[in-house]
Formats: sequence, structure tokens, C-alpha cells
Amino acid sequence: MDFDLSEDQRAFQETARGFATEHMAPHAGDWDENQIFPVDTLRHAAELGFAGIYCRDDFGGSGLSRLDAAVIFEELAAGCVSTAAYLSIHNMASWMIDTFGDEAQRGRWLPRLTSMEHFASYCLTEPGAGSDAASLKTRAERDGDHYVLNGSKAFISGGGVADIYVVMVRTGEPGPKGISCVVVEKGTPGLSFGKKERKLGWNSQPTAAVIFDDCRVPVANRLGAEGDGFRIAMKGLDGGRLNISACSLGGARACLELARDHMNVRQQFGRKLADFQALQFRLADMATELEAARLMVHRGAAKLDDGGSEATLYCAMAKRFATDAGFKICNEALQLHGGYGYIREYPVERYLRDVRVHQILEGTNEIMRLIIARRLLSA
Ligand SMILES: CC(C)(COP(=O)(O)OP(=O)(O)OC[C@H]1O[C@@H](n2cnc3c(N)ncnc32)[C@H](O)[C@@H]1OP(=O)(O)O)[C@@H](O)C(=O)NCCC(=O)NCCSC(=O)C1=CCCCC1
Repeated sequence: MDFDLSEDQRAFQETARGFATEHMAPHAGDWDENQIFPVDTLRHAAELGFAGIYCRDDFGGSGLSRLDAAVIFEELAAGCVSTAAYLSIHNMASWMIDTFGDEAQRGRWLPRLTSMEHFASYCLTEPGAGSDAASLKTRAERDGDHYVLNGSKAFISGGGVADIYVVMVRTGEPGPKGISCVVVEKGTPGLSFGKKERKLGWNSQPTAAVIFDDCRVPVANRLGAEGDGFRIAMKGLDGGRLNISACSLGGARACLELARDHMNVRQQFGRKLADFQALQFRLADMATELEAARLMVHRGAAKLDDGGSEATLYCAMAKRFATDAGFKICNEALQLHGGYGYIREYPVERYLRDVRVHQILEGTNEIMRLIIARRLLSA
């Protein structure tokens, strides 16, 4: 068992860190404050291979591993959690097309996704189907060589700005076996979007409802077989959950470093904060939990790379632990900043707001516990 990154991984890490430091961190406050979706920065990231990190390399993918991706997302999120998280969603959707699409579908969509000429969204959640994803109701009725979609998806990252929507729809019976996965392109008649949601964090990516009103989608846009959509959605989410966990690591690491720097300069009672042992211990606990979380994320990534059936369990455990630890570390960093932590000129509060949602989306941490418990009890 090797806990060290390879030379190649250290090189990706260096590239991602440099990009995040130079092109993301200086603008992250502005993107957050003004709700700017940073198209040019995302396309710049794509030039470095960060838009199809674990897609095969024939249509512009980087052909890297999930572990490589985890290393890269941690670095990018240290620059801007919200923008790195959008990239992680784009990577998840692109991977689903790469893995479950046929050659024609891959050739049609992937080159534009891996270059980020087009942006992708993942559409599973509905107003009435959140944790119970298999109860989704968006209907796709077959009409010749088309499906006619009716229904709506809620809380969709990239909703309205994305060009490619990977959508889970009901083509058959109630429950998971009646779900299929189709790609809907922006501009298709009958596809529209709700208002942009106002959110606590993740403000550099728009979130909106995606609405289908007699929206005709070619059957040729279906990924995999009819009825395979739930499995495809869950497979995508196994990796997505890890990406999001890696983004929590990045936000937490940035906050840990900010807290350390603050402790080294801020003086109270005639001493630097860094000289108070009670505060040293808090910093030590933050660093220890971050390292434990990172090990779990890397372990989950290695399980995904192995392709074994245990990946779902390890990804759920990593997501539960790393996103809880991420929020806790950011919150501790805010506390260590005292009043400064609460004001906007200091970036800690933005990191805190951005990582908070990682405990909720891509499966709440309660659903992660359910996945873990089911595996334990059926063993
Ligand atoms: C875990 C869960 C609660 C499970 O449900 P049930 O009990 O209905 O289904 P169950 O009986 O567990 O399973 C059905 C079939 O499906 C297969 N399968 C399940 N997981 C997987 C998997 N990981 N890989 C492959 N197959 C899987 C399962 O084997 C079964 O098939 P079988 O009968 O054996 O032939 C699931 O619904 C879930 O997870 N909810 C959280 C949703 C949730 O995570 N949203 C997030 C929405 S997206 C989001 O939040 C985003 C936010 C930001 C932007 C990106 C998206």
C-alpha cells in the first residue's frame, strides 16, 4: 500500500494548484458576491485537461484515474470551491456519456464537453423526489423515434447556462427499473428553465429548475438501455460524491492555512494566538481530521479505479466523513478568526458557505449512512 502520490500525480497537483492560485482564488470573492459563472476560467481549465479528467482520451478526455481527479479537485477547490464543484459536476456528466454512450453519442457530445465549448448538467432531483430518487416522475413517452418529455427537475447546477442536460426520466414502471437516461440539448423545443435560485453559497454556478413541456428528444439520445437509467445515475453519483468530497478537502485546507496564518499574526493579551496551547490543539485537530478525510477520499477513489463492487460503500463513507469534516474545519477556522471570520473581506466565511451544501447534495449524509448501513447489514 503506497500512501504517496506518484511523480505524475504530483505534477497534476502542481498544475492544478498553480491554476487555482493564479486564476481562481483572486476572483472567487467577486464571483461569489456578483454571482458570476466564470466561463473563460472554466474554458481555461479545460485547456489543462480538467473538463474530462477521467474520460477516455480519444475525444479530448484526459484518461486519468479517479485518484488523479481527487487530487486535482482538492487543489481547484482551494482556489474556489463553487467553481471547482461545477467542474466536478461537468466531469461527472461527461463521464456518464463517455461510459454509457455509444460511439456515435461519444463522438457527438464529448469533444464539445471536454473542451468546455459546451457545459453539462446532471438532472435527477425533482420537486417531489430528492433522497427517494427512484420515485422520480418526469415522464418520457415513446412516440416513434422520439421520447416526449413532461415534468421538471429541481436544483439543477448549471440550469439555464448548460448546453447538455443528462436527464433521468421515467419510461416504464414505477421504481428504479422504469427509469432511463437521456441527453437533452439546450434549444430543444419544450425545454425551459425556472428562475435562478438564491443560495447560501455555490454562487459562481447558477442553479435553476429544468422544465420539460412536450419536449421531443430523439430516442438516439438515450444512454444505455431503456430501464438502465437509475443504475447509470447511481454510478455517476458514486464518482460525483467523491469529487464533491475532494472539493470539501480543498476548502478545508484553504481554511486551515488561513487560520494558521491568522494565528501567527493576531495578538491578544500580549501574545500571538499561535502561542495559546488551547488554540494550537484546535489547529492540530483540524489538520488531523483533514488528513483522515483525505485518506478516505483517496481510498474511495482507488476503489472506483479498481472497478469492484465495494466502490459505492467506500464512496459513501468518504462523502459522509470528508464533507462533515470539511464543514467542521471551515467552521473552526472561522471561530479562530474571531470577528474577522464573520466579515466578507476575509474569505473564510465564503469557504464555509460553499462547503455547507456538500453535506446535502449528491445524496445527503443521511442517505450516505443508509447506503453504508444497508451494505453492512446485507454482508
Ligand atoms: C441509495 C438510494 C436511497 C437507493 O434507493 P432505492 O432503495 O430506491 O434503490 P436500491 O434498491 O438501493 O437500488 C435500485 C437498483 O439500483 C441499483 N443501484 C443502486 N445503487 C447503485 C450504484 N451505486 N451503482 C450501481 N447500481 C446501483 C441497485 O443494485 C438496484 O438494482 P437491482 O435491483 O439490484 O438490480 C438512492 O435513491 C439514492 O442514492 N438517493 C439519494 C439521491 C441522490 O443522491 N440525489 C442527488 C441528486 S444529484 C445532486 O444532488 C447534485 C447536486 C449538485 C449538482 C450535481 C447533482
